[in-house]
Amino acid sequence: MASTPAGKRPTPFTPRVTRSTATTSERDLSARLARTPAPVSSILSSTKKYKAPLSMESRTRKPPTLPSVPGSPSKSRPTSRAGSRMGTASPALTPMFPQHDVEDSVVDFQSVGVDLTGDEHGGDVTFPIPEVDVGKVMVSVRVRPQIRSVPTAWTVLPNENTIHLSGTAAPTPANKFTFDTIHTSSYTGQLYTTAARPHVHAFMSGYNAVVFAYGQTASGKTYTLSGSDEEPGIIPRAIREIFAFIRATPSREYLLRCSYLEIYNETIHDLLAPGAKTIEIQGGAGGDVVVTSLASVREVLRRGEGNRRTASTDWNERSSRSHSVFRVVCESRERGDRSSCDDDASTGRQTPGYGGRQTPGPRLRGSSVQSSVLSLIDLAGSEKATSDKERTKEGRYINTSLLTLGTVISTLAENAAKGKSDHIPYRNSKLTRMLQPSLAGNARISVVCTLNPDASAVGESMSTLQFARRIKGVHLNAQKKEIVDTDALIERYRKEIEDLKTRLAEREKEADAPSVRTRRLSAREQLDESKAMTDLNSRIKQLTKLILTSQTVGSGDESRPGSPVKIDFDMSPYQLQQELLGARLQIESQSNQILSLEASLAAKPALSDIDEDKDKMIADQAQRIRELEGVTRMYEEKLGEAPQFVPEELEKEWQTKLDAERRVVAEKDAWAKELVRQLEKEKKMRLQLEEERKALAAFVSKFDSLGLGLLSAASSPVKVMPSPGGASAAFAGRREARQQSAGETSFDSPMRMSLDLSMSSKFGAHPSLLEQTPEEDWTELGDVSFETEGGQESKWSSRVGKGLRVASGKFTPREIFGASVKENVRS
Ligand SMILES: Nc1ncnc2c1ncn2[C@@H]1O[C@H](COP(=O)(O)OP(=O)(O)OP(=O)(O)O)[C@@H](O)[C@H]1O
Repeated sequence: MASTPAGKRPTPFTPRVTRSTATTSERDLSARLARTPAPVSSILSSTKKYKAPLSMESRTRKPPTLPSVPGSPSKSRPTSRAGSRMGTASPALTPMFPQHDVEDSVVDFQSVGVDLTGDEHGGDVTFPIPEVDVGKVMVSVRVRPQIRSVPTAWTVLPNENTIHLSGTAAPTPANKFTFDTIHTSSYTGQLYTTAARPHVHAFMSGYNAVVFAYGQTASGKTYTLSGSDEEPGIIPRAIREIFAFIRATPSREYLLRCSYLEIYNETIHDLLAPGAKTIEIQGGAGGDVVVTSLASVREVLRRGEGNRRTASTDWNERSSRSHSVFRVVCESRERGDRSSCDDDASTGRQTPGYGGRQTPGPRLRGSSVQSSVLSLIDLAGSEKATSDKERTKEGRYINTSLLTLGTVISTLAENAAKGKSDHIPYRNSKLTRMLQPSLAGNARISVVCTLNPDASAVGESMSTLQFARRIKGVHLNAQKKEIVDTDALIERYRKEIEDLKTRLAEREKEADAPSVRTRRLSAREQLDESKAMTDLNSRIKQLTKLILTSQTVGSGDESRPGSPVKIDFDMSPYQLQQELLGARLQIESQSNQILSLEASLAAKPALSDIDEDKDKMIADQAQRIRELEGVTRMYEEKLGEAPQFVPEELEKEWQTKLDAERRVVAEKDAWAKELVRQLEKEKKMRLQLEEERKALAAFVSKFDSLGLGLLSAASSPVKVMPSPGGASAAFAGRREARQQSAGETSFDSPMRMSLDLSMSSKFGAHPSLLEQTPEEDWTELGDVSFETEGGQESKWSSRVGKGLRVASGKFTPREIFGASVKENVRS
């Protein structure tokens, strides 16, 4: 007879609980909810208004209608999983969560925490945590309550944590089993406290932890793990415990993400993305979603449960046909400055380089990030062959994987017991491969083995108990896992937040003092810019809200995402928009460049024209080179000779010089002709003078012979004495003097001639030789010599002439010779 722990509520087994039928546990829960303090209602009402901006998933109030998964049974199910589990289609079945909006139920930490305060089934982190042997697997047995009043096949000794087959007088080790705890109640709280709570705390402290339920079909595995809204199972309780833990730990900040997988017919599926391709074990979890509240975790569970494969079997109307693995990943780190972070969370903070604006959310510091995984596994139940072909096939897969799990556990236990290192066949099934890291020792493991108390199921129950005994022998050595910053999502988010803030600050600075580039932006680009800033801001806020702290959990923050947030491991919308803007600008710039190049190309002459010009230039140059070479050769061959052929420029140059020479020669000719003419005139004048001289000499001679000279000399105050040589000598001297004077002004070079010629007016104004004589010549006549009759030569100097003029004042040559002399000369 199964016994019940003292002081606990005995609950008759009611496998098909309907929502309309209130059970004891339901009433208990109602009573607990009635004790919920006032803030809960306000939070619940406020959360209804929430719109999750980053959520990739819509928050539907209807259960999701899901496409069938390839490989799922073709036979129609009696009820959909979602419907049955959510308590709509099958009122006979116990729903995991109520169908009404998850936010109408317990949606925030405060309600959960207060609701469970002082209750031993989780949520109150101040409640003492039972001591567990961390080096061993925690093994608990839960005996499902018997249907109706049929006696059970097992006897439980609660104080000894022992179970043995009923009816045996002296239990033997073969049929008597002792474990860490044995439970027979429908109430899951105590089971959670002893079998799961220590592991949840270990998980939140940085250790990997695994809790799984093992047992034959319909023995109560799903009931134990998932439970119902009336009697929550281990999973919802663990989630509440997690948020309670965060709230009670102000020194750290956390990032939580969940995944929900199932192994069906040896294939792994993502229960949160039913249409997605199957997942490889090496790839780890499927589509993780970040969760920030109980509500968001509930949604994850609801969706996953709705997608899980169940079917009616001979033993269980809603039998799980797959192993399901609900995983929570927790990243946490110390908060650098708690006081400032506390302020940050509520009031925002000043960000350096952020224009003094308030930015929401906590500041993340430190470098060491703890990362741990909590795996809550609901195994499919081992079963006998059935009449249903599809169920038989599924059962074969289920049994094979469970058998492999048993073998792995046996080997591990044997290795631990005997110090051996035998090969462990993890790879024989997907289940064992997935559990390998945990089973290998790096996890705190708790196993709840569920028993069907029926006498008809004693064989399977015995098998389950033997499995439980074996796994108790497995040694564990879980270690805390510290990961480098860059591998942690919490750190990536922190870095992205910082990066986005920097960009936002730059944009705001640009907006305050627009640059040339900004001013040139088109209206559309300015809109894009503005939208980018808005997106940037909201992205910062959203990312900040994903980081959980003791202040933010259960703070009633309406903007905190109530839905799970699909992790975007790629670029954020802001980053994508930035990429888009950058690409657009680049395209525009390149387009402008292309236009500019095209314009300059069009302005240039055709290539053929350039070629023609080039050829012509080359030909000309070649021609000139040939000409110059020819000239050079000619000069070389005929040194000193003028080249017969000269280039045009050379010819022009020399032609110019030649013309200049010709002009000089012509001027010289004119000058020479004029000179000849003057000489002719002078010659003619000389001849006349000679004749006159002769006539004069004859006259003088005659005059002398008549003795007139003496008379006049005697009567003259000045005695006139003929100069030696007479008038002829005087004339010769005068001519010589003239020639000397002419020699000084003679021109030898054409240049000097040209200078004189340039003074043509002077040249033309030169008096003729005859014109030069009138006064001077007559004055010079005072020098003429006369031969005296006695042969005595006397010279009349001009001084004499002057003396004559001075002495008498009335004798001049003109007076002596008369005006007729000059007139004669002129003629
Ligand atoms: N401890 C319990 N108290 C009350 N009802 C229980 C308990 N355990 C199981 N049940 C009921 O028994 C039925 C079968 O339970 P459950 O579906 O959890 O079995 P299971 O082991 O998950 O089976 P399967 O392996 O086929 O999925 C359910 O209706 C459930 O409500």
